[in-house]
Amino acid sequence: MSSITLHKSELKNRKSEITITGSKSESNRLLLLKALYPEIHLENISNSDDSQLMTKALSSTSDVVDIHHAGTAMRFLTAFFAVQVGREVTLTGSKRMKERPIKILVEALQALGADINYVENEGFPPIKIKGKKLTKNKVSLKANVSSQYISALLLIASKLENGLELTLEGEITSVPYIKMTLRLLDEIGVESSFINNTIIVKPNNKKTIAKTLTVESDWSSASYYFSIVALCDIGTEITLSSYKENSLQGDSALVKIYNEFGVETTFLKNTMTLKKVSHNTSPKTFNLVNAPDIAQTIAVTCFALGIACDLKGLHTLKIKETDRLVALKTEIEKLGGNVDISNDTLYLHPSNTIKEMVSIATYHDHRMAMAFAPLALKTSMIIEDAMVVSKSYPTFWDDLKTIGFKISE
Ligand SMILES: O=C(O)C1=C[C@@H](OP(=O)(O)O)[C@@H](O)[C@H](O)C1
Ligand SMILES: C=C(OP(=O)(O)O)C(=O)O
Repeated sequence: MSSITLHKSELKNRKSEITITGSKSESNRLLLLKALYPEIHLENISNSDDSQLMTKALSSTSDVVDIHHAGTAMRFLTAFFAVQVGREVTLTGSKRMKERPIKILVEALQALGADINYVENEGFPPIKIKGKKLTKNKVSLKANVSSQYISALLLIASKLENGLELTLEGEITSVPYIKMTLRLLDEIGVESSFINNTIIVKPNNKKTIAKTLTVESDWSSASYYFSIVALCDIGTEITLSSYKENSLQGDSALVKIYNEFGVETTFLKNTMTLKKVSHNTSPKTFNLVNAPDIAQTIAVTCFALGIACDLKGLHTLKIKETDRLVALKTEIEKLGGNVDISNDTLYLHPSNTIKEMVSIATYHDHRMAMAFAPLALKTSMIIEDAMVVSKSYPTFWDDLKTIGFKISE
C-alpha cells in the first residue's frame, strides 16, 4: 500500500470498541529480558514491526543484524550484544537509523570495558560489537538526549558480575521510560534503586525467574483514539482494551491531558472508555518531556479543533524517526495552519480553516500517519506511504475502518 485516501468520515456508532496489542516499549524490554532470563513467559507481546525485529535479532545467529527503523531495538541490542561473550555482530539499520546518535551509549559501554567500533560515521550506526564479559560497574552518562541509552544499560545490568551504578548527567529526559525499565526488572525479581541522579541495579545470579508477564496494551497507539473522541460530538464513546489505570507507560498522561479537551476516561476491569463530555476550546500548554511520542497527536488534535497550543519539552523529537518538529510544521501548514518551532517547542496559532484533499507526507514516521488520521473527521485527505504505521501499529487502518472511517487505496 502506498498512499491512501481518507474520506471525510463519521463514527458508525456512538459507542465503539477496539483492542490494541501490547506496548512496543514494554515488549522490547521484556523480549530482551527473556533472552537473559529464559524462564519468564510473556503474553500480549506487541505485533509491531519493531517488536518482530527485536525477536528476530535476539534469535539471529548471523553476523549482521539489521533493525531497520527500530530505535529501542538498536539501543537495547547494542548493550545486549556487548555482553554476549565470543559473539561478533555488526548492528545496522535504515538510512534514518544511521543518522540517529548512539555515541552516549557506546561510550558508556566502552567505559565499562565493551569492545564496540563504528563501521561508517563516528557516533552513529552501524557499529561492530565484539561481545565480552564486563567487570566494571560504574559509569556516568548524559541523560538529556535519549532515555533509551539508560534503559539499554539497565536491561543488561543484573547480568553483570557486580551489577551497575549509573550516574545521570544533566536534565533527565523521558523519565517514565527509565522507570518502566526498573519496574519490569522489579517484576522479575531484580533489585534496583533510583535516587536523585543515581541508579543502582544489583547483580542477579539466580539462574531462572519463572513468571508470566502480561504486557499492557500500547498507550501511544491509544493516543489516536483520544484524539478521535476529542473531535467527536458530546456523548461519543470508544472503549479500548487491555489497559490499566496504574500503567508503567508514561503516555498514560493522556488521561489528564485529554481531560482538558473534554474527554473523560473511566477504567473497568481491563478496559478504558474514552467519552466526550464537553467542548473545551481554551488554548493548551503542555510540557511533554516525559511523553514525547504523543506530541504529534496533541498538535493535530489542537489544529483540528482550531485551538492554540504551546508544547514544550520536545528536544528529543528532532532525533526520532524524522525531525518531528519540522515534519509537523510542514504538514500542518500545508493544511492551512500556522506553526512556530524552536529546538524544543512548538506553538500552533489558532485557526479555523482546514484545507481539503491535502496530501500528508509521513517521512518514514508511523506517528505522522497516525496523528493526522483523526483529521478525517473534519476533512478528506491523502496519507502518503500509509503502511508506515506497521512500525508500531500494523492494524491501525483496519481498526479505523471498523469504527467508520472511509478509506480507499
Ligand atoms: O524506551 C522506550 O521504549 C522509548 C523511549 C522514548 O525515547 P527517548 O528516550 O529517546 O525520548 C520514546 O520516544 C520511544 O518511542 C520509546
Ligand atoms: C520514537 C519512537 O520509536 P524508536 O525511538 O524506538 O524508534 C516512537 O515509536 O515514536
